Amino acid sequence: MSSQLSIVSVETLLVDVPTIRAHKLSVATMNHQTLVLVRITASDGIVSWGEGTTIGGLAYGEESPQSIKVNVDTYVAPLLVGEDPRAVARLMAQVNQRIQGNRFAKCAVETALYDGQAKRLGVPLSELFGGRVRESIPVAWTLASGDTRRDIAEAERMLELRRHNVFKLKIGLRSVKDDVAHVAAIKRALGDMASVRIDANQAWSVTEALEGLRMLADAGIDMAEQPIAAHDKLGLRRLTQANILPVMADEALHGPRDAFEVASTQAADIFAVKINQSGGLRGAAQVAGIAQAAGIALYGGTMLEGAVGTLASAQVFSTFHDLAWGTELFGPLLLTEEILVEPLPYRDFSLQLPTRPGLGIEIDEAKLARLCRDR
Ligand SMILES: O=C(O)C[C@H]1C=CC(=O)O1
Ligand SMILES: [Mn+2]
Repeated sequence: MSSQLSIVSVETLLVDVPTIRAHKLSVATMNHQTLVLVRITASDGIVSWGEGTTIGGLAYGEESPQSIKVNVDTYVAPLLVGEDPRAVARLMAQVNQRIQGNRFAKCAVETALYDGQAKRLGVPLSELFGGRVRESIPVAWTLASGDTRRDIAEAERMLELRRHNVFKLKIGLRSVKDDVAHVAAIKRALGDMASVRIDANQAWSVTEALEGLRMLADAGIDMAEQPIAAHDKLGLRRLTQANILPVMADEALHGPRDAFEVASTQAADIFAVKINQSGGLRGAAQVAGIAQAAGIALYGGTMLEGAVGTLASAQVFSTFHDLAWGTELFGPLLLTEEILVEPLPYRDFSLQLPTRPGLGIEIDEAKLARLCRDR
């Protein structure tokens, strides 16, 4: 590349933000989220952002907020500082060659590099992934207070506000029977106004799942996400082939290789595509490509990231030709603090995509400095 340009710094920030209510998953109860942000500054003055956020410390994935930070600081940043920030693919190929695993750390860094390069080119990040096929994307809400009546009231409020009409219910902490009763009560209350789905986050055995799926189908539930252990791809195939409810793979997918294995054995009907679980934006696009080639439907997943990871996801998901099951990019709405100058536009059951260059968001740096750990 012609003119001289280099990466001046790669910084990581841990930002603790309380959630609006307790968010109960089978693997963790979240009362706050720790955002892991990466800020890259280049010699042309362009400042860019990425995010590598996970859920519940080490309860959900094998990277913690602290490990993501220390591994970016110690191992990834030295590979980037002084290099040309325009060479995103080459830099990420080097990072992948030198560093095993660490998908979340890689996602954060790759996002920041793409944000910077898209800003430099003056285009939305989605242009670097082939361009958008939609300007807004549907966003589901997760009901996970643990209380049936409270969940119904929350869903009714979301419908009234026209913010969400698709609800994912987190289950797996109670018996299958009790969980199904909870889900069925919510579906009865909402009727045809909403699509109701469940996510058991690996809590069930295959036997429990077969029984659970039958009861959920009878209750009018539309889909079941990762009912059984992530590693049990044969079990997932059994559930899918049983043809009771559409089955979505989430934790089973750690990037393109898993996607290929699940797709080639027809072990899921739907893929939850997540940028962090896929090791970055390029990995997520590859997961989606494998799904589409195999006739598997797409859903845009979240690790409950804040605005940076949410917009990075939205930019990539906006390029998927078919996004039959919508997305769940509601992460920033679960948090009590806004880190953007202007909040993200959620309306008409969708997130409207920004048209500004890069991720298309402006970080409130003063606010971030106040929220940042060890400031
Ligand atoms: O899908 C997951 O397993 C993780 C996440 C997404 C929404 C939510 O509430 O938790
Ligand atoms: Mn899930």
